[in-house]
Amino acid sequence: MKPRLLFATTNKGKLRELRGLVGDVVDVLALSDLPPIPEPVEDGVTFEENAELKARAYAEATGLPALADDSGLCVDALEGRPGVYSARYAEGSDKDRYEKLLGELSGVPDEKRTAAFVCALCLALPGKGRALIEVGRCEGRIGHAPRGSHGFGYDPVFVLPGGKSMAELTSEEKAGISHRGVAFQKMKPHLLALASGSPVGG
Ligand SMILES: O=c1nc[nH]c2c1ncn2[C@H]1C[C@H](O)[C@@H](COP(=O)(O)OP(=O)(O)OP(=O)(O)O)O1
Ligand SMILES: [Mg+2]
Repeated sequence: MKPRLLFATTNKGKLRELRGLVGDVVDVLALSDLPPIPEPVEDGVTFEENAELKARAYAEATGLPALADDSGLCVDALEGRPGVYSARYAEGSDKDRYEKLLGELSGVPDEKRTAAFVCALCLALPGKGRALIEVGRCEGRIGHAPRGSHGFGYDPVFVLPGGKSMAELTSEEKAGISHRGVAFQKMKPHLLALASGSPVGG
């Protein structure tokens, strides 16, 4: 029987991408498959801290191994903001947030619009002391206007070195280069260990 793994995220875009990445080595559960669980407060100051506190909270609440994702966009011209506050950067929708970002960067020239998406994934097992964390990054620039309709979040304003926005990539293309895809490839051996019953991280 395949081991069960909870994707501990409230974000539908992340959930869709993680499902695409994990394949069928584990039986994936989403939070929507379970009775409601109060959302943990993301009071960490790093992506790693927030990923770990989410993974641990959901693993303890459910008794299931939990994989959490904390991610965001770090913009050089804004000294790394919005960073861990990306989801809380503006009230409202993803569009409200990327429009605020475009506003903050108005008049900033292309060469100073460099940015990176960062993703920390954390796998926590219920009742175990250790949690495994892997991080991925994806470098790019902030565009001047939104482009593309795939993905989620800040994807329409994140321009890759090839010139396309992240929202112009197919889900497979995004998975191959994204911060989440990179972090996931590092996490994969730990998930395979979980799937084969060997001690995770041991
Ligand atoms: O691939 C991405 N493409 C575009 N935007 C992205 C991406 N990855 C993260 N982001 C943005 C969305 C959100 O504004 C923030 C994550 O915030 P973060 O707290 O990690 O997630 P969340 O609150 O939406 O869901 P949850 O904490 O339940 O996993 O960064
Ligand atoms: Mg969050």
